[in-house]
Amino acid sequence: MLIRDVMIKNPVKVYENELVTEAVERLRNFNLLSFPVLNSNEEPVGIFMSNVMNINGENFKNITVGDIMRVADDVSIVKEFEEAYSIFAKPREFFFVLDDQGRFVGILRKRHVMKTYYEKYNYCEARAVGIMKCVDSAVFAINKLGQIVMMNENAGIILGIGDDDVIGMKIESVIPNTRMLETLELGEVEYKRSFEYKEKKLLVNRHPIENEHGIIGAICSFRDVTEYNEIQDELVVEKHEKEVLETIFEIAYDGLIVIDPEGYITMISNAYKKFLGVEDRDVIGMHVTEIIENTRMHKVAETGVAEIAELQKINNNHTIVSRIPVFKDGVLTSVVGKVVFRNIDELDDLYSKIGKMEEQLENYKRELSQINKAKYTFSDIIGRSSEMKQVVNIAKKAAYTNSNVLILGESGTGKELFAHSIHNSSARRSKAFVKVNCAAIPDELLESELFGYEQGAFTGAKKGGKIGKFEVADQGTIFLDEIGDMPMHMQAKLLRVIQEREIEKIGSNNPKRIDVRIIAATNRNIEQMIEEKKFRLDLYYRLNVVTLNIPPLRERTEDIDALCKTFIEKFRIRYLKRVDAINDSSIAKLKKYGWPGNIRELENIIERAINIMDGGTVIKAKHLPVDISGRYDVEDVKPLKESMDDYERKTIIKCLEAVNFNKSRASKLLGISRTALYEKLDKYDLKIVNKSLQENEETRAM
Ligand SMILES: Nc1ncnc2c1ncn2[C@@H]1O[C@H](COP(=O)(O)OP(=O)(O)OP(=O)(O)O)[C@@H](O)[C@H]1O
Repeated sequence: MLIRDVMIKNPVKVYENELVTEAVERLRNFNLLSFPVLNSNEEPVGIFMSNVMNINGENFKNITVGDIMRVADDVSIVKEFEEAYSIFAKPREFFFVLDDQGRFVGILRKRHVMKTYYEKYNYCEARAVGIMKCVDSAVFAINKLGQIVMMNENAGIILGIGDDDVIGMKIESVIPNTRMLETLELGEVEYKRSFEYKEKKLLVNRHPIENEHGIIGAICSFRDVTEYNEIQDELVVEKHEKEVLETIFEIAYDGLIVIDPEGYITMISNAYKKFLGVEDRDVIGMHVTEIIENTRMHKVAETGVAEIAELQKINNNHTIVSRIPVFKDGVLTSVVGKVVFRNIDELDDLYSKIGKMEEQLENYKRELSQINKAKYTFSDIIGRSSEMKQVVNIAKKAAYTNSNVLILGESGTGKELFAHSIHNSSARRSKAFVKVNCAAIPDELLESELFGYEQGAFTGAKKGGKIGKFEVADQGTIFLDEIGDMPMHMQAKLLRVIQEREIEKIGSNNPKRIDVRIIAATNRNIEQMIEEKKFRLDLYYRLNVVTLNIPPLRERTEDIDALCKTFIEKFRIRYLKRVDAINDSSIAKLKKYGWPGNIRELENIIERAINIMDGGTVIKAKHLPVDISGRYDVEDVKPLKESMDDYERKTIIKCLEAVNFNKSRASKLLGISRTALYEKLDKYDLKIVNKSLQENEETRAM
């Protein structure tokens, strides 16, 4: 505020050479305490105090104003463009105001200026309070000392305090961690700063209050954006969902369309637009009846009842459509239409393709079940001896249960025969019987063989992956032959399968539940292996829920008669020979023999005998190998070389059968190289095809 804004312009004035009596007469009507006194040049020279007017006029005869005025000094002279408050520093009450050229333009009284300032302050305060009341934001102000001097209602509500409680209080005791003290100190303006106050998220502006003397306080305005932030988060989620929905619409193969409750199109998929031959701009906002012939979308919008898989002819194509109303809080908000197949012919094609695939699948399943079928039943097991009868009885009982079975016995005693028979007598007989020879599969392949693998599980893995034997045997039986040859790491995995009843393919993280009965067999001394830590005791306990000990043939020689009969019958038919029996002396010799190869050996001997018989119908001692018949007949005598070859050939065959035709194992056991074994197979005209031996008839008759 400048002096000129508050001065009294053209004040009532007197002149120094004026007679006091005249001046008093002239000023009587002005109720003022003092008047400026000017000289003849209109320059201020003094102050004429009105109290002289009460004094008797007689005393002032011929006295001029100049004689009794208070003489003006420099302190009481001010300029019209000076700040009004500058007079407060001067020890005067009355001031003469001069303009830029030093001309007298008015007077100023200190109390008048003070009153003006006071009125102005009152006005400003009222205005500030008014503004604070009517703004949406919460506002409070602090003074230089950091005390709250003003606070509006909104601030009180957000901060949860009444202004009466906090006016005069230090701001940091009301709002801990506030940056308002920094605002006071640094004078920096801050906009849109986040601030957390009692779990509320505030957006804060801070502003210093300054005058020409510096910072005299600070003001803070803020909003509670907690809800806004939550809404913003929701909006982000909604935006994401909208983008997902739009992507679905873009990539969906089937036609998709959405209408609002009035039937106007709001969304349509690319596939449907292509099918209808229309563009986005042509259809969005159009009524569905104008775009799709025979449509019932608008009807569904009216009825609110879904229509699923109905036939509709669009653009001469038969289509299958579904129309689904969408509700929110019980009110229909839109209808989604889906053209399931663009043309019913496609559906027919698809059905016929699926039909063919199902047929193929059935064929494969049939073939697979033929491959994985148990061939023998208990009626194929010949054995009159009490030992055998006992084992068969136990096996029959085990067949009715789901228990795992461990079959122990020397090579060729009929362990596999028992495994087949148990499966065929069990409730699983119509399901797969899968045989795995643990000794014949290289260690590194055994896991993939048993459990299968996923496509890409390792380099060299077949496209589409591989089903493991356990999965093939699901619902049926798996026969783990030569379990004693299973490596330790596989024993651990097998144990896990038995315990968890689930398998995990190599390269897969999804275990699959399976229901398989395990029958395991070995000709090895499993208990000794456990002692030598070559077989897991825990696995042994899991496998031998039922144990079948098949006695060796030498311990049940009374079975030899019946077995011989069975084998004669079998090979008579196979070789179309008239052989009726084996004579008693031969049987007696057979009973005396040690039978290291057990029944398989006996079977081979009968087969051989039938093959070398010439003329007669009864097998005699001469038809048996020398080590059984115990003597040479003249006709049996052969050149030494031939006999040695014969023996070598037999040894190779026995060995191959014992190791299930695994050539590497056989060559190791025989102590010759693989190449040497191949040469000998060639020499004796032996061929291994599908894990069985094909022999040249002539050579066989040697
Ligand atoms: N009790 C039996 N009655 C009839 N044939 C039998 C009997 N036992 C075994 N055989 C026959 O003997 C041959 C060998 O039997 P099998 O393969 O079951 O023996 P294995 O004990 O499993 O032999 P390996 O331990 O060498 O695998 C088969 O041809 C089988 O038909």
